[in-house]
Amino acid sequence: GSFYEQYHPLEEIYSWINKISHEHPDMLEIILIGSSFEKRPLYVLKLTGRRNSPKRAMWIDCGIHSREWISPAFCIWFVQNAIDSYNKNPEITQMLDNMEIYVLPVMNADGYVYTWTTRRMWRKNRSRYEGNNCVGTDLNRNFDAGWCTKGASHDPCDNTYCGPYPESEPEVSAVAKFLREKKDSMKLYFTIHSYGQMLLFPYSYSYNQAPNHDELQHLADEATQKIQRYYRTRYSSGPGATTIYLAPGGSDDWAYDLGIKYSFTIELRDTGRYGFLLPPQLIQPTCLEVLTAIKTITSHVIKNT
Ligand SMILES: Nc1ncc(C[C@H](C[SeH])C(=O)O)cc1Cl
Ligand SMILES: [Zn+2]
Ligand SMILES: [Zn+2]
Ligand SMILES: [Zn+2]
Repeated sequence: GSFYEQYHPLEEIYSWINKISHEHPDMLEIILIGSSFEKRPLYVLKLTGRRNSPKRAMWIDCGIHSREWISPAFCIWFVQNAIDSYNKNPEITQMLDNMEIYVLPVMNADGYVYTWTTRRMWRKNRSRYEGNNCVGTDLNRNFDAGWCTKGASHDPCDNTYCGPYPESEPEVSAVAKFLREKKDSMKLYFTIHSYGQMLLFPYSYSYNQAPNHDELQHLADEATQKIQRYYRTRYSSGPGATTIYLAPGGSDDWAYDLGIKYSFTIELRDTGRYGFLLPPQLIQPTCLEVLTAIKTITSHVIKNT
């Protein structure tokens, strides 16, 4: 199948980032936002239409957890699809003409390489701290949002190790710094994970409802109903704490408390048959159904901000 129906090692993703940006300099710009613990570059693709400069921005990050290979595959597919659909699909055209879209294809670069070279089921990054017997921090427990309360671990050997302090991880501090700088124009945050087929929104660090809980629930229901109608796939929707589990330090909660009032974690396919080892043939159908959800949410945000 095509490039977009296969999983790729990090080097190939970097080459793709370079290639597609050079092919579409009018719509894509590469931004280096920082580097990983092992000094690999963290590239963000800034995707815009060719018309007026939009006043709003949205963010999509992929690959926070390295074993969730479908996640970077989605970010890559999304960028290519958006470029191909611009001026052809009305919803994509509206999206690009109203939003600057910042896409981070592989946030956990070191972990991703490690899943290709050493351990396929690795989740965390590859940071090492003096005196710690184990390697890696869970980047989705390292954000400064209820940091290291119930649902994360202070044990460096745990898969939910929160790190020595909030934003200790270079990958997290790079993303947090970038989003803080853009917080006035940033209206919508997506972080892409697998697996479980869920559309989650704040909070995960507490059972308290977010101030705009009803609006977020309405949006998430609208989006998952669209997926069900067009693709027959079932995605659940709700606050993280009650829909998946109580867990602190996540990027969506942090983005929400920063002021990005539309903040979602999307758990892609499947529900356990293949789990993190989703076959490449399922990349395309997964991306198509999730794009429907993203279009629904984005058009609502454009109308309401
Ligand atoms: N704020 C959050 N939002 C979503 C999740 C679920 C993901 C699923 Se892989 C995780 O465990 O990090 C976890 C947290 Cl802490
Ligand atoms: Zn390849
Ligand atoms: Zn994850
Ligand atoms: Zn709506």
